Amino acid sequence: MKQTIEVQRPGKSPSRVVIGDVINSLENYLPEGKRVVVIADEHVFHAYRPIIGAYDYCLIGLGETNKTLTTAQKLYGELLALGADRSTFILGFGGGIVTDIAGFVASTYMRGLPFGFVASTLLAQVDASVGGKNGVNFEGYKNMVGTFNQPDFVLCDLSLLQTLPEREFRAGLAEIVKAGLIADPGLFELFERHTLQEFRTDRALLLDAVTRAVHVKADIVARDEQEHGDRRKLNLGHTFAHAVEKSSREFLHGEAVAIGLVMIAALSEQNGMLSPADAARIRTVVEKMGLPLASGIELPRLLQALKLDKKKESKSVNFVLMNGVGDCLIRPFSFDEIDKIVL
Ligand SMILES: O=C(O)C(=O)C[C@@H](O)[C@H](O)[C@H](O)COP(=O)(O)O
Repeated sequence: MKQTIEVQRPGKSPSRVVIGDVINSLENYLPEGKRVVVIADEHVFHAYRPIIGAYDYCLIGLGETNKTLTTAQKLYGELLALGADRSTFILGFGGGIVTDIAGFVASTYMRGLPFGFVASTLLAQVDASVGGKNGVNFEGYKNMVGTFNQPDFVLCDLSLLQTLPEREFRAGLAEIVKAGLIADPGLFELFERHTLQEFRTDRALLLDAVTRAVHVKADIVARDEQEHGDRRKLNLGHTFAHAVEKSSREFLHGEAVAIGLVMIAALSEQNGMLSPADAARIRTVVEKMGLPLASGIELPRLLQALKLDKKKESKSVNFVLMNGVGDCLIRPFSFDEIDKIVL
């Protein structure tokens, strides 16, 4: 069973996101007659050695600290040593860190090679691998150097999630909750009706949630691939999340997003937009999915980091606020207003 969602790309055929039983037909998605080089991390390589080992491959270290220009430079060197050229196809196989960096390296090596992804974590399947934001962190700031360039395909096989540690699974759920809050109230309500355990074990429920989250993202990216307007909404919760990640290495990206959603819900409530009842629903869902509600980092430190977010424009930062579940809007906050935030 599988579903294909097409994400439109200006001037190119659509990027295809295939969700379901798909890993065994990987070969069918790779371009015929082209050399394939896989980029993966050490952990994924050991877990999927029989698949990855059939191709040339380059490995990176584990974790966000490896999503750097230094790692990209190492990969350029390895591609060069393998004799990779513009006829080579790059396959990023892994979670969001791998797909972000593989997409970036594929987009910049020799000014761009074709590429696709096998997304092996929930967070990569519902968010990171979809939509063409590729990049690396710089000086601790998230995704400061990168490209917009969508993969030819993203394969999201839910069976790959069976071995995903529960903490990472929960982190992936945070991005699905976010998608519901942006544009699909019914998706958000799934989290009110079901337990974490049900998401973990009920394949049909998970398939529904993943597919709906990808639809939310695909619709927005099709309208605004390069983030001039509506795409900013996909950053709901991320302005605070990136500040949390800049200030502490304690949290996974999805955990930081959960904290960011709770903080932005509080700010939206303070601004008279989100009702106290809806803000409470959001906190309840975050807690119910076993995600953190707060970082414990002092607010002034977060606000300082946030003012350097790449979403800043001169002396203001675009925040995504919520009017209600499934309804959000973009509003710039001046640095003066940011300094006055009390949550
Ligand atoms: O695809 C987007 O657009 C998003 O903002 C999705 C985010 O969930 C994702 O974490 C993205 O990588 C963050 O992008 P950034 O431009 O804020 O670094």
